[in-house]
Amino acid sequence: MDKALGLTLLEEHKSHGGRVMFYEHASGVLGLPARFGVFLPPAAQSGNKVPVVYALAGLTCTQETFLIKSGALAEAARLGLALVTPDTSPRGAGIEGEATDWDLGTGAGFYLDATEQPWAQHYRMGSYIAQELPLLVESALPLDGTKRGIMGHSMGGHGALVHGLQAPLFWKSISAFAPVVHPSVVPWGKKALSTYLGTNHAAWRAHDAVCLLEDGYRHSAPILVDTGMSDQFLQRELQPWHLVEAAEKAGQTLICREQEGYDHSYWFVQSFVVDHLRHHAAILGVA
Ligand SMILES: N[C@@H](CCC(=O)N[C@@H](CS)C(=O)NCC(=O)O)C(=O)O
Repeated sequence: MDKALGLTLLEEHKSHGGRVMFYEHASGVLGLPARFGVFLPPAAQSGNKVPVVYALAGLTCTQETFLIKSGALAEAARLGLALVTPDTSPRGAGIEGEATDWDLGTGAGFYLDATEQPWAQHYRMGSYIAQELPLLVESALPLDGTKRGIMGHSMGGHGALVHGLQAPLFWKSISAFAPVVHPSVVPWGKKALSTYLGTNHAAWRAHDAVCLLEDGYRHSAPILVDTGMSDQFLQRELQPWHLVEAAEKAGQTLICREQEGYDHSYWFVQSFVVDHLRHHAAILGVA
């Protein structure tokens, strides 16, 4: 436990020669206790700072899901990459109906700062990911903030693309599995953006990867995206072709792969996670 930083260590396990840890802290940004996970590879044991990739999970997930289900740890250990896994929303905000829908509220924070009531006080996952969590975890653990990437799955893929495009010097590498690429036009996205940000569509653009590309945001590194062609959410929610078209128009280098027969699950994520980790390692200069 690092009392100075207000971090409580909830769990620690040796894994793949490194350590998996789960922490809780009083988040100033969220105004609530928040939990996150970390994998530190063996290369960090001596206190040497290692590159770090933040992995954002999807709807209904927690800080545990990616570390447990993605199968990422063996390759992260080999490459010497740390992983940080935030929760997917604030917990216990006490908003009526917050846990009623699986695609809104609890487990569905969409990695943005809500401006609408009653969400605006606690639903601030945008600032949590962009500022509070990296500052906290990189002060407490041997992580090299100059070599920081972001990846995610589904809603977390949306978060990775949006945060990465908005702050390309902060997030040096980006990748996504089955991301929601254009939330302004799909049911999950329209529901979340109208609830959290209101009906002014101009405010939605800063939280939509396709709109960000249309509005001039770019990343200097190639972005890697994998989507399963048997994903049950492909046509309704993901629609990766919008990202391909926007990237082409914008001159943004995008490696967008169509994976035949794969669905939306972590069985799909597991199948390509090694490629994603190597993508980050190569850009962060550690491969
Ligand atoms: N609850 C939803 C599915 C939610 C879902 O598929 N969530 C994805 C992210 S969008 C996930 O990773 N779920 C956790 C898991 O597969 O372990 C349903 O019933 O259709």
